[in-house]
Amino acid sequence: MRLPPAFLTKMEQQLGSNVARFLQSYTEPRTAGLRANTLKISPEALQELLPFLQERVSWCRDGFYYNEEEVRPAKLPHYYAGLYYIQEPSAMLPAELLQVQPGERVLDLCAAPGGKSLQLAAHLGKAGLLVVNDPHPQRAKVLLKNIERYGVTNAVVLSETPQRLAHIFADFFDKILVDAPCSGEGMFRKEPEMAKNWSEAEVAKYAKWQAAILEHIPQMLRPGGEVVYSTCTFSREENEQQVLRFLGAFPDFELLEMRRLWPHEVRGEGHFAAKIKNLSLQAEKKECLMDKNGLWRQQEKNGLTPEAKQALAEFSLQVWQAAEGWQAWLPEGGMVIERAGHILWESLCLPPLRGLKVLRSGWLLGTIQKGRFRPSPAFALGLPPEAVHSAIQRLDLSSHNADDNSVALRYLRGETIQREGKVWAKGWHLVSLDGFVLGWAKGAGNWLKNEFPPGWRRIDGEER
Ligand SMILES: C[S@@+](CC[C@H](N)C(=O)[O-])C[C@H]1O[C@@H](n2cnc3c(N)ncnc32)[C@H](O)[C@@H]1O
Repeated sequence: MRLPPAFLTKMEQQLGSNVARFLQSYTEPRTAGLRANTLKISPEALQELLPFLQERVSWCRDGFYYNEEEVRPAKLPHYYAGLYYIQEPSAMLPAELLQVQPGERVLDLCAAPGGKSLQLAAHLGKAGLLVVNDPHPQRAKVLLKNIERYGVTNAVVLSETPQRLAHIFADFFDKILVDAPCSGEGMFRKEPEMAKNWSEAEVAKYAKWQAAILEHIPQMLRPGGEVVYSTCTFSREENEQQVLRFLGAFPDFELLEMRRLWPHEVRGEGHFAAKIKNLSLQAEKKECLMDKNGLWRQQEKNGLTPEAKQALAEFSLQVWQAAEGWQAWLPEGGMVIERAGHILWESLCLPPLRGLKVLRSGWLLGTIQKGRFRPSPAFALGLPPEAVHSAIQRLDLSSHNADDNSVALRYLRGETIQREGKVWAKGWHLVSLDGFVLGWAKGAGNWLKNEFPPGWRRIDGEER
């Protein structure tokens, strides 16, 4: 790979005698990794399912290496059940460093496509609130898709500037991740094109951009809260100097930890992460549901219309043989609301999002169409395993059975399912593989109509 001469000079100055080892790393193959989605499966159980996962990533409790010359994990059906996310191992560091605890309010400010958001969601579990944001509209759509495919139910997906978020979420978050846009020097091995576009002017441009983003953190991070700032680049201007500038501008903040992963020292492409704490005096944490004047969400507590309740009951009777059965799968700390025909479970902690670009304000359960409830793919993927086991209308597939495996692949390609001698009851069925939900299908006599969304389908020959 040809590296820009000015980049080489800079790295020589930065790394001194280690630069030879650093440059040697560009001649070696890039590292590939994936992370178990613990909302659905433990790393140990994933290892049993995917025996090629031999080696763990030392800085991430749920991360594994794999050899991309030998396997393509994104082609396997379990990938579509959201059991793992393909993520470069160094990129697993920042979310791990943030040490999110269940029940916290967390912001991922520069979130798309969402690798780190999913990691934060897994650490939160079904409790607390995760706000994920990316100002780029197309990237925000990919972020939403990942949040839904990986079964995250307590996330709000926004596409906003940090400045506009800061107005709504003043003193709100316990933890914030700022995985900033950067010059991407750690991406050169994966995307050599990026090396061609590198220049000192680009580094300076990103440094300015990052400072402008960080400026809004003090407003959103509650006293005692913590922020992790990270990049996948090596320049000091975008890393240490950025952190020092922030600490200088906001004396109430203290640096807790600063880490660098270098490609010549670890198995990974390289990353920077710094953890900073807001030491300003402890203010009272805002109560969920409350604003300064009382209730945040008073008007919205009306719940569902009778028509929507009836439609949900009919659907629930069909799938779980109980009119109220669907409610058993809702996490604590939220409420179900209806907005323009959409049925959503929303966290009670959510302040009004007036004026913000909201892609999703919670877990989309489905829509009401002509008086009937149509479950969303996100509803299926967010269901806990008990919801699958207790469904009376379902298609269970096993990856150990060749016939089942090919049915699973056909389902993921969007094909209709037929099985000899099998008659399917009318209405909604849950399709699962090894007990993990893949999605919905609709019974129609001797075939099952495929309801796997077109944008999520497996395309033959798809490589990763
Ligand atoms: C390094 S990427 C994030 C990768 C992501 N955290 C992940 O792990 O998948 C940086 C992101 O910041 C977004 N971005 C650009 N300008 C921004 C701004 N002013 N505020 C917040 N995010 C911004 C970009 O659209 C981009 O998606």
